[in-house]
Amino acid sequence: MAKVISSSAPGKVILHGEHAVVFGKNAVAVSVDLKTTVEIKSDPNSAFVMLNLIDFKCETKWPLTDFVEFGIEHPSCSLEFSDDISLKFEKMLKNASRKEAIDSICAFLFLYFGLSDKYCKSKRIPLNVYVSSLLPVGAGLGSSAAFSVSLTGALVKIFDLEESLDFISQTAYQVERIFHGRPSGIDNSICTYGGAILFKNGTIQEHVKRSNLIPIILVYTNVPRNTKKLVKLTSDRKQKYADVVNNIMNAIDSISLMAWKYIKGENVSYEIETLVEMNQHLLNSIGAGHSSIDRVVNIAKNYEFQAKLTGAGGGGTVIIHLPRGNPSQAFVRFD
Ligand SMILES: Nc1ncnc2c1ncn2[C@@H]1O[C@H](COP(=O)(O)OP(=O)(O)OP(=O)(O)O)[C@@H](O)[C@H]1O
Ligand SMILES: C[C@@](O)(CCO)CC(=O)[O-]
Repeated sequence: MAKVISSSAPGKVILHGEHAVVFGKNAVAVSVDLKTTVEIKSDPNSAFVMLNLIDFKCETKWPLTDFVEFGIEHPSCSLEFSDDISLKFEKMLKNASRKEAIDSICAFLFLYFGLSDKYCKSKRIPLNVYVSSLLPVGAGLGSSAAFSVSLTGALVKIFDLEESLDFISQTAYQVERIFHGRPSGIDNSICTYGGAILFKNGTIQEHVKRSNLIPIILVYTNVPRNTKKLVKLTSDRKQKYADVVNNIMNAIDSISLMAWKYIKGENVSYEIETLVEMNQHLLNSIGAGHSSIDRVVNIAKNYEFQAKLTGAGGGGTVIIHLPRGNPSQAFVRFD
């Protein structure tokens, strides 16, 4: 019988701790109300697997027989990322009509074969998979993590597996490695569990479902960037100026812990806006800045608001913190 399922995951904003979290420091992230949705229609009478990445205008279709043949050449696919992943799927990726979508198609194949081989006796089922998102891609709002989490969730459902959030987050982490190399794990965690998290050393330290409201404006600089390259840039700086950068990372760690107290609703004696201002300077000093970010930060300052980059930086999105109370009053100040 034909079956239709769907699964969605939110994007995220890192409030404090980006880059430092890659080196084992604390970071704070919240989910945002912009989602990626995956819908799967499975018709047992079909003889194809189809993946439609709607935002990329990229539809890829394979005869089911290709999936069966692939399984004969590559038995027992794993759900652990490996560096040769795109080589392994090279033949199947030839069907892709758009180069920019290769990683996403590779992610789909990795999940399909991994789940099928590990948990479903290598069953190959015909599927029509549709992915669409309200998140801008490459803007620092976790589009790759929302994609990885929602696709994992949808395939877990269609293969009739147990839908545990821990399993979805851990599997999505392996998918994230296709996009980012060695991510900290904060993005797949917040996009799976939602709410607000304090994250360190690959694990959620604390999770709150409803946090102290932090009114922010998200401003996209219109400068797309690549997370993997930016993490490499800050890591190179850390290697060359180890003492200096370690101290900066420790300072960011302290900011994250102070911001977390505020988010949990504790009474704090410091201003959250000052933490934002300090963190933006620290992020600039490790190479995550960009002139487009500075421009937004300076415009915000003209209106007496503090702003900082979020995510990897190098363009992407800037968050402007609004004062507590009535955020709509703050908007009036931006005429
Ligand atoms: N809606 C989508 N459909 C298909 N692929 C997507 C979608 N959203 C994201 N992706 C994949 O994720 C990649 C973007 O990942 P990248 O890490 O550069 O940006 P981001 O996740 O938006 O930013 P950050 O990781 O800093 O939050 C895209 O190039 C694409 O391969
Ligand atoms: C820049 C970074 O800290 C955040 C990307 O959203 C990278 C990571 O945590 O993997």
